[in-house]
Amino acid sequence: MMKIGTPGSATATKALLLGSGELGKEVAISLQRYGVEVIAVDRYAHAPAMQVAHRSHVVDMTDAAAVKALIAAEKPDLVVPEIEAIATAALAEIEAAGEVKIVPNARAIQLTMNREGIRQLAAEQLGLPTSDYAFAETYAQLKAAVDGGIGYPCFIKPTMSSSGKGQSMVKGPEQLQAAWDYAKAAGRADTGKVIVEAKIEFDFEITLLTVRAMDAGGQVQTCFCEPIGHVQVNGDYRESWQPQPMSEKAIQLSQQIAAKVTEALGGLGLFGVELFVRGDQVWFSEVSPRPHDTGMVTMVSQIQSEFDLHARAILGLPVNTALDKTGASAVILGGVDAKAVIYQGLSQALAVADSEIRLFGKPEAFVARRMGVALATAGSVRDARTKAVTAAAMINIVEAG
Ligand SMILES: Nc1ncnc2c1ncn2[C@@H]1O[C@H](COP(=O)(O)OP(=O)(O)OP(=O)(O)O)[C@@H](O)[C@H]1O
Ligand SMILES: NCC(=O)N[C@@H]1O[C@H](COP(=O)([O-])[O-])[C@@H](O)[C@H]1O
Ligand SMILES: [Mg+2]
Repeated sequence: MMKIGTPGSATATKALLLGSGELGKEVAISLQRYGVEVIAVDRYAHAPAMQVAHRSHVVDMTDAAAVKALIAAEKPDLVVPEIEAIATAALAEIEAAGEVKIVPNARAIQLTMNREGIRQLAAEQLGLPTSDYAFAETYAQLKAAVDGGIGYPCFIKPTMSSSGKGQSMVKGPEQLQAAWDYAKAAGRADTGKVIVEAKIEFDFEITLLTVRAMDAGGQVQTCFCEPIGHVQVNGDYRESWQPQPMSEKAIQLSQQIAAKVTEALGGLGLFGVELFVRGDQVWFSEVSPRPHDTGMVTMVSQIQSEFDLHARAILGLPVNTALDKTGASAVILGGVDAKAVIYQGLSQALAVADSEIRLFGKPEAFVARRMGVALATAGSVRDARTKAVTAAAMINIVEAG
């Protein structure tokens, strides 16, 4: 076997995905196209990536002993974390032992899984512009932070959560207790702390997909995709499009911020850098050291999707971040709580010109669970968004049986 990261060579033979949702499914397919054996892992059976992987395991990924035992048994070349809620201390130990490569590296996974870690890095060490923020372990501390300067409106979030879970926007003091209770109850894992952030009044928000990959000379280079604009509802994305038009100054600042934060995290791979933009001003929000949900649009808009880019970068292969066509995505939510589902309206959805539907195959639906995504291309962002939203609305998910 050749060494991982050698330019111009497909290298790792076996990758273990920690998390097997819709994003992992596409990473699995991309890795397999370059000859990699993929082992999919998640907390439940029949997760999307398990449906395409060579093998799968159902494991509590927050259980350090279980994660270590699995990695010891499978002996992968690469461990590719796909969600935040993982026993990251176990990954650090595994990395230190030197046999297995963690993507992009254990420290980056540890820092980004916890809002405290990434805020300290971005705002305090790197001096990047962010919202005003504070951490609180008790309701009294939260109230004191808000009254002492953060003010209203503000966002309360668990320090370990994603897709808006446990997150609320608070407009006034009467809503603060409910937001605290929700953040404490709904995080993916309870760290005992919440973050409160002042609300940034942005014109739009973007994900700047940033790739750290090997160039022909064996050096790490940083490449940017065109900015992806998106709309979020209750902290979870509903629509995204690429490219998001923005001023020359704002794109330069965005790339500078993304370069700094990804360089500080290090390693090879694709990162989703979330930024808020108002005029020429840019604020850092957070970063995923892996493909980003809003980046699903790249399956139709780029020559190499964000999943191909991640796979290529982590294998030490060349990347191309060029846009191919203006595109958009619109999510398909469950709309129903059901143990098994049937999808209706596929022919109507696919009758929308230049559209694609990706149903993730999640075995169980919840009202607000993302079950699929509609993708479309067009001559303008407005038309691509209209097509994607129209196609998504045609899909109806009903309980089977
Ligand atoms: N300080 C803020 N000011 C303005 N809007 C905010 C702020 N914090 C969060 N939001 C809004 O809520 C969305 C979700 O926030 P954030 O990205 O922190 O949550 P998340 O749970 O990590 O979501 P995901 O995992 O999907 O990225 C943001 O994309 C933005 O629309
Ligand atoms: N914003 C992060 C994100 O989009 N993560 C994606 O959602 C899956 C979990 O979905 P589920 O909660 O429906 O199981 C994750 O496995 C990942 O693919
Ligand atoms: Mg986010």
